[in-house]
Amino acid sequence: MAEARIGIIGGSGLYKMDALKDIEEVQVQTPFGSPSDVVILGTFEETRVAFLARHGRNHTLLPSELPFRANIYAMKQLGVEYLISASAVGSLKEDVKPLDMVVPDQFIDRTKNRVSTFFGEGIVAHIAFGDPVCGNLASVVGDAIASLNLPDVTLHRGGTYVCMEGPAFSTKAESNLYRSWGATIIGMTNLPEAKLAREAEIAYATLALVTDYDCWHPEHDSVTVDMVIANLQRNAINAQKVIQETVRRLAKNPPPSDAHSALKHAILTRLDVAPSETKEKLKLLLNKYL
Ligand SMILES: CSC[C@H]1O[C@H](OP(=O)(O)O)[C@H](O)[C@@H]1O
Ligand SMILES: Nc1ncnc2[nH]cnc12
Repeated sequence: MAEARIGIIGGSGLYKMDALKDIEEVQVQTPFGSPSDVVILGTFEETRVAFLARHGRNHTLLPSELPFRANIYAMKQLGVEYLISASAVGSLKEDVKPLDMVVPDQFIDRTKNRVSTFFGEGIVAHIAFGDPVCGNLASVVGDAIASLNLPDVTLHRGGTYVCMEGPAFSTKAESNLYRSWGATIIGMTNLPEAKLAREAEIAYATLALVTDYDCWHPEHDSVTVDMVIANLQRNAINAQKVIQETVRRLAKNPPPSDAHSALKHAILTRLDVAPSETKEKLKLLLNKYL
């Protein structure tokens, strides 16, 4: 059931995509359970797009409770080849200000409680993850932001996103540790998604919307949810514009992506003798290699 080549996962404060027409709410079932909410399929300027609210449309799921595997598998089932995550993040650098946009190119994993692979149960795969986002897709997102000349928004191409477990925000000692590592931004959601998207051979990139200076900055209050939401609401119109421009550019010129063949050299198990239940469960990922 190929329905949409472009998928959007909306994070905190981004629960819908305003410009979609001919909307269908799809309750997708996957071998990994149900996604966070219905997937909204809609049309933007003749391009079919699949939108999913990561925490649910009423924001009912903690980062640690997110059904990451179901979310990414649902996108795969709908035919998604390019996936953009719009996410709220804290800044770990002075020159990355609230309301700025970052398109990160690296991640540091500080999660403790996430399942970040489709594999196991008799089939072993190790994807390459040195470059965890698709550079070509990230360029399209960056170019889309740059083309809009948004007032008061500085674009940062590249940067390292620390993915922490949460739900509590960091301590000052942790925040300063991440700063000493040279990290740029911090959030709680994008790393498991990036890994699973890579396993699913979907190109993935993040549009990170800066909402706060976390808790390290001596001249700014420590991050609170009110701060995150207030800044995201200020940024929401811009974020919608960026997503629309990105979809427009992707529809016109879908870039090649190494992610689209990520499993080619990643599967160690001989699939002809692998357990048939696991092959059945993962058939969407494995079909082209069987
Ligand atoms: C509401 S502040 C913390 C929350 O916001 C970010 O969510 P998302 O990445 O889905 O935009 C952060 O990762 C936390 O989950
Ligand atoms: N400071 C922060 N830490 C973790 N996740 C966030 N999301 C938005 N701001 C954040």
